[in-house]
Amino acid sequence: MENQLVLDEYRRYGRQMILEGLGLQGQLKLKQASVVVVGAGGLGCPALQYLAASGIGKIGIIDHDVVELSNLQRQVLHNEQTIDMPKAQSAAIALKRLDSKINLDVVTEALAPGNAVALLSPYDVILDCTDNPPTRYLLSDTAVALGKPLVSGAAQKFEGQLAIYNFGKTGPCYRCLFPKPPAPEHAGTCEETGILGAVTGVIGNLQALEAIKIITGLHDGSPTLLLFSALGIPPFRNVKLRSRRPTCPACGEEGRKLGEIRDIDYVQFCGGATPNWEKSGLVEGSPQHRISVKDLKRIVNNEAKIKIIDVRSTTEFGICHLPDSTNVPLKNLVSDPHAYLPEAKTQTYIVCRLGNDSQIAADTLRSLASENTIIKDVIGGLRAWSRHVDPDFPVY
Ligand SMILES: Nc1ncnc2c1ncn2[C@@H]1O[C@H](COP(=O)(O)OP(=O)(O)OP(=O)(O)O)[C@@H](O)[C@H]1O
Ligand SMILES: [Zn+2]
Repeated sequence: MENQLVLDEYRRYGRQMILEGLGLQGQLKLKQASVVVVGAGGLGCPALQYLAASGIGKIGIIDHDVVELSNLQRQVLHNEQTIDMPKAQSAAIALKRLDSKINLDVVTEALAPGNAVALLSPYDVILDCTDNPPTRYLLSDTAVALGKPLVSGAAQKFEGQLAIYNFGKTGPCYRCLFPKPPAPEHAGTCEETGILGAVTGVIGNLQALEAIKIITGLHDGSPTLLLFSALGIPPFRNVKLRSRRPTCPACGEEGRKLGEIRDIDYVQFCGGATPNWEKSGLVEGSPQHRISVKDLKRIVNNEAKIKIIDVRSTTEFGICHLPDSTNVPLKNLVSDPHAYLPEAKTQTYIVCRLGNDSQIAADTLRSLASENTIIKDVIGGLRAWSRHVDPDFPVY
C-alpha cells in the first residue's frame, strides 16, 4: 500500500497535500520514505513530532539515555510518567498517540562506531539531534560512507545552528567544515551552558522541515548553514557553504583516508572523555589543594575564620547558594585576582556548580597568595553538596 494512500490519509494529510509543489505525489514520497533520528532529546523530540505528523513511512529513533526531570523543560515528547524510561521508548509512546499505525524502529542503545553503518543504512535521511562532538563526527563519516544526507542541528543557550551535510553531489561533510574538533572545554553540554527549550524547538522543527523538503524534492539543493540567535536582530542568518574540501579525509576526491568507521576512536579524536567531576565529589581524604563537601560541612560548623567564594555567574548565584558565601563570578576573579586575595589566616574555599570552574579560580588565587594560605576548591561543587550533605539544596 506504499504507492497509494488509504482513504483516511487523504483527510489526515489534506492540508499539506493541497500545497502547490507537494500534492499527492509529495505525500506518497513521504509515505515511501524512511528517516532516522539520532538523539531523542531537545532537538530530537520536536523533529520526531513533525516528521511523524507529516506521514513519513518509517522512522527510526536511536537514544541510549533515560528521561530525567530536567529534560522536560525542552524534550517535549517525554512527560512525568516516562521519567526513568529509555528516551527512545518514551518518544515512541508519544508518537503512537499521535498516529496509532505509525511504523517505528526503537533503538535503546547508543550509536557507536561498531553499529553505526548497520543502524543507519536502512534509512534515506539521517538527523543528527545529538549533543557531543564524537557522535557528530561518527554520524558525518557514516553518512558519507552510506551516501546519505545528514540534517544536523545544534543548540546552546539562546542560539542554534542547522546544516545539511553530504547533500547532493558536492555538499560538504561535517569534517570539511570542522576538520578539528573543539577543545573539550568548549564542547559544553546543555547541563553546563544552559539552553532555552523553545530554542531547541526552533532548530528541531527546522530539521524536520529540511528532511521533508529533501524527501519531497522541494529543497533547492544548495548547502547552507543557518545561524539562529533568539536575541539577535534579525534572529536568522544564512551562510552559503563551499563544496567539499578535496583534502577532506572523509569525503574529499583525493580518496578516503579514514579507514573503517568501526576502527576509529572518535572519543580519543575529540580529546578523550571528559572526567565525571560529580563522581569525584565522593573522594574521601581530599588531595592537598582540594576539599570534599563532607569535609567542608565539618569546617563550616567548627571554624571561625573561613570564607566561601562562589564563582558561578550572578544569575546562577541568584538561583541558590550556600549561606555566608560570597559571589565572585569566575571572569571577574580571573581578570583581577589581586582584588580577591584572602586576608592572612583566612581559609578560603571556592565552590561552583559542578567543580570545574572552582579549580581554575583556586589555582589563580593560589599562584598569587603567600605559600601557607589555605585556598581549596570544593570537589564536585554544589551538585555534590546536595547529593552528599544537604538533600534539600536545589539541584539545577
Ligand atoms: N551516540 C549517541 N547515540 C544515541 N544517542 C545519543 C548519542 N549521543 C547523544 N545522544 C542523545 O542525544 C540527546 C541530546 O539531547 P539533549 O542534549 O537535549 O539531552 P541531554 O543529554 O539529556 O541533556 P542534558 O545535557 O541537559 O543532560 C540525548 O538524549 C543523548 O542521549
Ligand atoms: Zn568532507
